[in-house]
Amino acid sequence: MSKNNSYLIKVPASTANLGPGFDSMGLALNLYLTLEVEKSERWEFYSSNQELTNLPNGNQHFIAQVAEGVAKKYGKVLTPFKVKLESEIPLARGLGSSASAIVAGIELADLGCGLGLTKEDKLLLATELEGHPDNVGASIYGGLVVGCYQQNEVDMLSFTNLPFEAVVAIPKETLLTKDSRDVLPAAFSRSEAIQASSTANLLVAALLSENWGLAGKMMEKDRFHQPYRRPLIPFYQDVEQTAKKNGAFGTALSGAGPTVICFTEKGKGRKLSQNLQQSYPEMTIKLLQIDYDGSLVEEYEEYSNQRKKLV
Ligand SMILES: Nc1ncnc2c1ncn2[C@@H]1O[C@H](COP(=O)(O)OP(=O)(O)O)[C@@H](O)[C@H]1O
Ligand SMILES: N[C@@H](CCOP(=O)(O)O)C(=O)O
Repeated sequence: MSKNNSYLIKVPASTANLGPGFDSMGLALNLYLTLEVEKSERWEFYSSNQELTNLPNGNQHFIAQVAEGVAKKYGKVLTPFKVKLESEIPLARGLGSSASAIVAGIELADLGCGLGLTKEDKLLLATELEGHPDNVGASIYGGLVVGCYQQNEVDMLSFTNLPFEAVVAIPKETLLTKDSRDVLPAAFSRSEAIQASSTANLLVAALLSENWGLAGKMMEKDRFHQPYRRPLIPFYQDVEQTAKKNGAFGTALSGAGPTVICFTEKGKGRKLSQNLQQSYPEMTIKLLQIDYDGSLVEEYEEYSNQRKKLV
């Protein structure tokens, strides 16, 4: 990286699972975490977002810790950065804020140490930190991702040009992913595993063949996590029914919740979002599009004020 220039790192939000694709499916969404970074004497994070300024700062900041950890893994020492941090991704709501922060930390280490990481390298590093590849994969690649993390290896495919959109119902309450994972069973019987994985397989086939009715049916039939998490999210069923009545082909818990995500064919989301906002004025309702770019790093030239895409 050049000494006097600053850089912009932009990472999309993500929704994981889409119902039965537990820990293996993710979708990148057009809400962004952005970092404007320049080399500095010490780590310093500042933001206009109250949620972000309440987080530990300096070298205790989660993103600094991820970046330093990655540099160390490659035998390098990362020079600190001054970071202007902004985010449209609410924390602990099931829209992949922690995954986007991990991806940002990896991009920062790559930039600061000139590691030359490929997307595959970033995916493995991020998956090892997050524990599952669904959110981080979507944030790195963009689009709809389907991945498998086994024996220290991640295989993943990413799909683009998907003719659907999403409406999210974000409640005020937070739910940490860790707490929402604690209610899940430790093991499944063979017959439960067959039901759960066949539902996930058919969801992928239905989405890719644009069979929306079947995709929605499979989202509802998830056996991996939603039945156990529903008690933590009392409004889930109600939102699901309202969404169905107003044109959604499917509804799922976004990641570990508590956000509920509703899917419609392209062009039908606006009406759904208006109706949901009327029914649930206490929640934030947003119509979102799929992000197809994944994480980006741009150089910001000091004198020309021109941005140049690096990654
Ligand atoms: N931009 C960020 N900077 C620092 N830490 C973050 C950031 N985004 C998320 N985190 C950390 O991740 C936690 C939320 O992670 P998690 O429970 O997995 O929820 P989510 O569904 O939003 O990923 C936050 O409470 C915070 O500790
Ligand atoms: N597969 C994970 C996804 C967690 O997503 P998040 O956005 O809630 O962090 C899970 O379901 O636990």
